[in-house]
Amino acid sequence: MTTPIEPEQRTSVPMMKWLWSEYLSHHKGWLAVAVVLMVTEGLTFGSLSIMMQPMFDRIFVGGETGSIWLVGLLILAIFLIRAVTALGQRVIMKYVSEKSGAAMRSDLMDHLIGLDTAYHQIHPPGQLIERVQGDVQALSGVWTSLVTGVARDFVAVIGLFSVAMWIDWQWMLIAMLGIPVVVIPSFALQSFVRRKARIAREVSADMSTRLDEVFHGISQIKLNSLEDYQAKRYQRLMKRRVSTETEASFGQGLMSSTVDIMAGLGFLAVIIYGGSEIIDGEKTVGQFMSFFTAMAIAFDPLRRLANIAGLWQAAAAAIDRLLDVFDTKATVVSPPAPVLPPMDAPRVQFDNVHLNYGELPVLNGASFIAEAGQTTALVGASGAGKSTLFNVLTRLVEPQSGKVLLNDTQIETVALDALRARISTVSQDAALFDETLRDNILLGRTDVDDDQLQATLTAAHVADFLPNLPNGLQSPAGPRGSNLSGGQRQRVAIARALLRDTPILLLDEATSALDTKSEAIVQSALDTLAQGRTTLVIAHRLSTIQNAHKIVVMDQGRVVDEGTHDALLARGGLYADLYRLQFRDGKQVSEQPRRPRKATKTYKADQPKRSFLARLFRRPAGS
Ligand SMILES: Nc1ncnc2c1ncn2[C@@H]1O[C@H](COP(=O)(O)OP(=O)(O)OP(=O)(O)O)[C@@H](O)[C@H]1O
Repeated sequence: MTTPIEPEQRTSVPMMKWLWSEYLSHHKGWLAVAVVLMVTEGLTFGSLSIMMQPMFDRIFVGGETGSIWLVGLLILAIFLIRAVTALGQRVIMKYVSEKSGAAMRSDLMDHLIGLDTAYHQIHPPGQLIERVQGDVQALSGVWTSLVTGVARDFVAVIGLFSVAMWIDWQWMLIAMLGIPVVVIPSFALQSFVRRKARIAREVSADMSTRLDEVFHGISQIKLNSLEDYQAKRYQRLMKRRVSTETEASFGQGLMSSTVDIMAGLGFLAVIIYGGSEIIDGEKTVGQFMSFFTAMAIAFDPLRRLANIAGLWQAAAAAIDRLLDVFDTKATVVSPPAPVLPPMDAPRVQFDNVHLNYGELPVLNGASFIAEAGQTTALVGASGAGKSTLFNVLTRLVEPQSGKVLLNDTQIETVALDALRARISTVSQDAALFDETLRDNILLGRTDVDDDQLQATLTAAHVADFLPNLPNGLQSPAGPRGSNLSGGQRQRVAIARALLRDTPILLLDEATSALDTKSEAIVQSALDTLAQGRTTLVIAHRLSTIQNAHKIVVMDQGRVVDEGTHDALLARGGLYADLYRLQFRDGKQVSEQPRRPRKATKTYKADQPKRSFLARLFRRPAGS
């Protein structure tokens, strides 16, 4: 796991150290080989310019035919060395870049998965995907150029300048007159480039979020004719990306362009000064050509070196964003010395639980007991806090105060994975993965034999629909289980829960999106599943919970009544009102299908408070 750096300390040196110690130092050996190859390649630049002198003075001007082969073969040898060293270092750098990128992605993935649910509710999937994929890509692409630049180009420039100095140090000084033209703007441009690179990374993240939303909500987009609207939203982001990327590239390009201006000024000065020395016979043509070649070759690596500051700023922008993620710590964690949770179906007790989402109070002192091995139903208006109670019990969210106990064990004293291993949840939106049905049910388990699997499929009524699938259990479920119907997905979720065989079972409107026939099948599977477990059920259709051992009635985050169906009806409170609205003369009068659950709920501060019944039977907008 990587060590983060505080935002105020994220200057270049600590960031480079972080990159080195966390990801690159593991590849020291390969990097050393690559650097040797780069240095060798860098030295060939200087050697080539040195060869210009004998080529001109001995062969072209001096007419020494005997030197033709020697000089020619030496130049060939230099090019061969370049070919081998360039290829070797390129492959090594690619390997190290991919390996370190993979390590970084894996760390990010581990870290992100461990962060609180609240973090994931604030940061949409597209943004997080862009961090794991895009930011790491941007970074690993840049740092290889940095290493190559520093090792090969730096050595090349030093070698070439040494050759130039050796020929004539005065020419060299004159050629360097334009250096301030490079150095001064380079400093000024750095923060500009970093700012633009960071914005570009943010825009890329927004683009991924938009795509994620569009492709996940494709049916809704089509049904509501939102194609143009969504396309325009995406186009606006692309427009922004084009402008920020262009600006960042302008900043980077400007740094290397200044090298050309410096080169032009340098050559002008050397020709004016050195030209007359050659005409006067003080220097040979070979010396001038050697000097000229050294300087001409040097400007290319020099231009790349001038670009390094810009490249680093782009890398720093990506590192900064990655460190933001690594800096975030999970708050819902296992205790340092966890105790074991009860093995058998426990009594579950909520004791005066208070929870706010931001400013919004959601649970206001909720207290009740779900007896061991019995079924307890939670009913109440939409938004009363029923699902939040499930999230508190599974520690997806932490209450501000109050206790949740399994028998006498407080859930915070239990290790997170041990707690969650005691609980199975079946909800309206069964999360299926893009794998076969078999894999979706087994979820990586290898200890389930064929008989056990078959019995589970039968009990969960999965066996009923298997013959209709082209490859039975081996049929792909499709992305998010899209190849299956809602009822089939729920039966898969029940099969999973049966296999998990946990003492606590949470059913969150598990049958609410189903037609009457599917509901009857799923309900029968759920009844089998609930046997011998402490079961908590959230249901809007009161017909499904009349046989519960206890019904807990919730309103505005607190328990307002509890008892059996008959006792609650006899008391004539909220439950009785609800029941009368759904049933008349023992017959169901309103079959109110529940809207699909939203992935993330957002609180609207200006939402007026509505009465219990009005909220329960609210109409969809526009109806
Ligand atoms: N992640 C969240 N961020 C902010 N508010 C939230 C979040 N999750 C839930 N809420 C709010 O908390 C309140 C209770 O939500 P909860 O899902 O527990 O209600 P519920 O009784 O299960 O409702 P329903 O029957 O509609 O599922 C609602 O007002 C909801 O908008």
